[in-house]
Amino acid sequence: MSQTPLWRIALVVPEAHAPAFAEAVGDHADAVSTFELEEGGNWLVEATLYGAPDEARLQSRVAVLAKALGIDEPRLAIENLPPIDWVSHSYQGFPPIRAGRFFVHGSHHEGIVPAGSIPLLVDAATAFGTGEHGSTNGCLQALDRLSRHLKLPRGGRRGALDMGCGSGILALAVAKRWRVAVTAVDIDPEAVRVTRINAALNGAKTSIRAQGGDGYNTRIVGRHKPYTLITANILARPLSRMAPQLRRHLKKGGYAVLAGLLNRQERHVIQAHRNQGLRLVARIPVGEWTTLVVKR
Ligand SMILES: C[S@@+](CC[C@H](N)C(=O)[O-])C[C@H]1O[C@@H](n2cnc3c(N)ncnc32)[C@H](O)[C@@H]1O
Repeated sequence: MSQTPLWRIALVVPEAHAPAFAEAVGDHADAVSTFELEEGGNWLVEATLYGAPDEARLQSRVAVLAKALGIDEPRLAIENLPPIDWVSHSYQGFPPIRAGRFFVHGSHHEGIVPAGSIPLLVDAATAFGTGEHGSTNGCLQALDRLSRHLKLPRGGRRGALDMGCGSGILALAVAKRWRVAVTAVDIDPEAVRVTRINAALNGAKTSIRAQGGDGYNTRIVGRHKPYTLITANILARPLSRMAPQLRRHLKKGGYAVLAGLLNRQERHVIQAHRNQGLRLVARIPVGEWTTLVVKR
């Protein structure tokens, strides 16, 4: 059995200090994310890395930073995550991808789906979205985390909207994780076609309603607003431009998962959403891409 020696590092700090600790811990990890735990209160800084961390150096880095900021040293949790038996997964073509509890695989995958995971069968074909891209991966991680506390209304289509659905991967993730109906929209008719195929492949034909259209002007989008959850993996500029419309389509207390922006573009996108009264509650960088979660 081949083992994936994946480690998790976590610590809880006040909101104002989360970026500094994320940077410090990130220097010792392969990926780092920050999540709001309480409104205006503590944030979780969570990092993962392959191979055991140098605990002494990490501890000392955190201690030095806490001292410099004049706060108590946060408790550092370091754990080795359960190994995955990848050998038992036979696959060709693009390998299965894990993002949070989601396990994304193509129809060529004949191996085992890991216990406890949520399988998403995606044959992307001619539309974007197999889960391997940092932006999609970050969105899936965000959805997994949101699903721990966010309830979506059952019945009707007011629960969730996937703007720029591509292969339909995010709509599928929401439909399967929450068991709700999802409205999915894409400006590209080919993406709409692929989303419908993927919905059928996953037994979600009746839960996902895919339609062609340009952003929030699409008729079906307006018909079912406001939404409790909106996913939009588009690009930094359209995201910023659409921020006022996003706000109008998002229910009070609802969340939006935004992606398609490079790390260096995040400040601009955050500001565009802050201007609409939408609060940043998580940021998940994956490689050069960042996923943001905002709350109305
Ligand atoms: C980066 S892909 C994301 C696909 C998938 N949601 C994912 O997360 O992997 C962006 C998608 O947004 C679509 N798109 C771009 N501008 C749009 C607009 N104004 N309205 C609707 N869809 C749009 C593109 O056609 C493309 O399929």
